[in-house]
Amino acid sequence: VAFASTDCQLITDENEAWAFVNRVNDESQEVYFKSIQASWNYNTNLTDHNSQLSVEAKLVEAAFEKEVAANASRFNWTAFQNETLKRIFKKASDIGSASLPEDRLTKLKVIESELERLYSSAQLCDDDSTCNNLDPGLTRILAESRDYDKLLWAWFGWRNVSGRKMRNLYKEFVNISNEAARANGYADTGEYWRSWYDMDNLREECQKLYEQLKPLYLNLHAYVKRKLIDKYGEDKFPSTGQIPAHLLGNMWAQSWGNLYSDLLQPFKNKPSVDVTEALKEQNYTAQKMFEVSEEFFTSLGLIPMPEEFWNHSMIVKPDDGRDVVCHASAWDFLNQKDFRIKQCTDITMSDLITTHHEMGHIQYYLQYKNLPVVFRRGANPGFHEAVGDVMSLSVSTPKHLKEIGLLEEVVDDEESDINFLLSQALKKIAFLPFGYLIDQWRWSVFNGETSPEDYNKKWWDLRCKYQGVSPPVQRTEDDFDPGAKYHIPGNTPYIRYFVSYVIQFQFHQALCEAANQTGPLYKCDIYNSHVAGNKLSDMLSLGSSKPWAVAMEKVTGNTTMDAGAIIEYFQPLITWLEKQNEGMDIQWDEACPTDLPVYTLPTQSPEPETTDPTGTGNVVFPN
Ligand SMILES: C[C@H](N[C@H](C(=O)O)[C@@H]1CCCN1C(=O)[C@@H](N)CC(=O)O)C(=O)N1CCC[C@H]1C(=O)O
Ligand SMILES: [Zn+2]
Repeated sequence: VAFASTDCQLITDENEAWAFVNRVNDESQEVYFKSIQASWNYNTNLTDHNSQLSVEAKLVEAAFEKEVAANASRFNWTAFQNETLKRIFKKASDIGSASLPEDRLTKLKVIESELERLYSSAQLCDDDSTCNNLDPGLTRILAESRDYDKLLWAWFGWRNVSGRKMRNLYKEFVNISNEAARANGYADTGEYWRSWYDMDNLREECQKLYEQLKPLYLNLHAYVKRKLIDKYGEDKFPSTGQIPAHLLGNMWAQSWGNLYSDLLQPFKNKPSVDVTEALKEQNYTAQKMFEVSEEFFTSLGLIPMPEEFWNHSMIVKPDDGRDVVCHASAWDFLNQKDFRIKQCTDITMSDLITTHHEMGHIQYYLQYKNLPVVFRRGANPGFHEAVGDVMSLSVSTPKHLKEIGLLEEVVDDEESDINFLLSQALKKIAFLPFGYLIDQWRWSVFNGETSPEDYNKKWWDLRCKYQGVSPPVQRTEDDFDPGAKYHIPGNTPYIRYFVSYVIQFQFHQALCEAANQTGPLYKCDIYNSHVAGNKLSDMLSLGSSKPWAVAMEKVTGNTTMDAGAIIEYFQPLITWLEKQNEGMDIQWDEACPTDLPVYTLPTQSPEPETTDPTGTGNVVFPN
């Protein structure tokens, strides 16, 4: 029976609506569990068979969501008195790609599955057939090598075997994704993604935050560029002022912490704050790193990892030849029992931080696991990204690292503080323009401003303008460099990380106050503070049941995103960098360099390099 469109046919009884919601909630747990389990099986064993099962399970999930939305539309829910009930109906009605006809949805899910596999199984092989995946091989080269040509080989090679193969698939993905967005009343996928922030000015707010933090980024960029010029020579740097993208210790130049110990540490004769060596000396395992991370959360009175977590997570790369998605991720199976991390853990400080990041997601899942399924999300996606990083802001302090035995001694003086703040800025400030530009690119692709012929040009325009990073060699539209970054083939929005890098300092500031930490913000460690833990869990347990301003107010007392906390944290470094850069031009051209060399990939990867036994850190080639 087709219902008449007039209101009088719609159900207005809110008790009946609650009964509907409760029934759907129980059913949805089973449907989602099956779909997520199939996705887990594919991510941990990238075979055709598992891809097919995962796509099929997603089709079942979508059919279920479509049916729920259709049934929900029989209620006059926009007129309900109960705010929570109205919010549940609103979320249950906004079903994303599930609104596509089955054949288009199948195509979309197959493309997403292929893109994920292309990225995760890509290997760079040289002619004596030694092959490197991104994890751990190419990641280690970008982190550890100080050889310009070897870095170029890995940087260029990775883009050849990953992004370059995705261009046509991605073009098709954009079209079908936009079809779904339009079917749900959004102009395009970008507008749908931005709707999760319940703001009509998210773009403007993010631009304002970026402008506020730009001076600090420019000063850091200038300091790092000078040090890199000392290392690699002026002639390797374009006259336009950017830094070549392959020299920053990371495949995407999004985090520069790997350059700290030998190239960037301001005051040498001080204990290093990069504990990678200590982790290795102490024979840390992935398991041990996870236990150290969990212990921090439980020291605040937060929820420990359940048995299923330890039994079913994948925390090391399998050595049975299986192709897996190594890019670290956290999983909520939505059955209130199964929560997992999938990570190809390397024994490095960077991966210790990532472990906390992923465990922050798990903590959020645990805190809201009894809410209706539609509320088991972050207050906004940036909140979900911030939880683990807030813990890391305490864990990475020299004081805490000493307390857990990863640092011999803590020298408490001005120079050590600058050393520490510089190492933190290489992760938190260096990231900001990167976190900001990824979705500037994607939103422009979804709304049609950037057509496929301009995919790569637009990408590098943004990289050169915002990040002050340029390609070391010529790029063309045969390349698809966005595809070389996980979140593009993985179809995970990115502005959430930019939001997180700002609000995590607001949370840190508020929790430090709650923990009666009185010193400077960058020295605060909330370890063992149940007061701070309770304040945080009061917010986490809300999930997405309230507008994010309400969640923000629960922790910080304010209701907006604000760069004041991150600026307060880095203030001593800002002063120091401004002095270092006095009288220098710290700006770069908006445009990319145009006189770049054309590079062809040598089949033999450049020679392995050894560090100079004299310990000057200069690299010498074996003779
Ligand atoms: C290493 C981390 N992996 C993501 C994350 O943990 O956010 C993974 C992959 C994409 C989403 N995801 C999840 O786990 C979600 N299921 C969590 C959730 O939404 O519940 C990552 O990509 N990071 C961390 C720093 C910046 C960024 C990067 O490395 O560029
Ligand atoms: Zn995350």
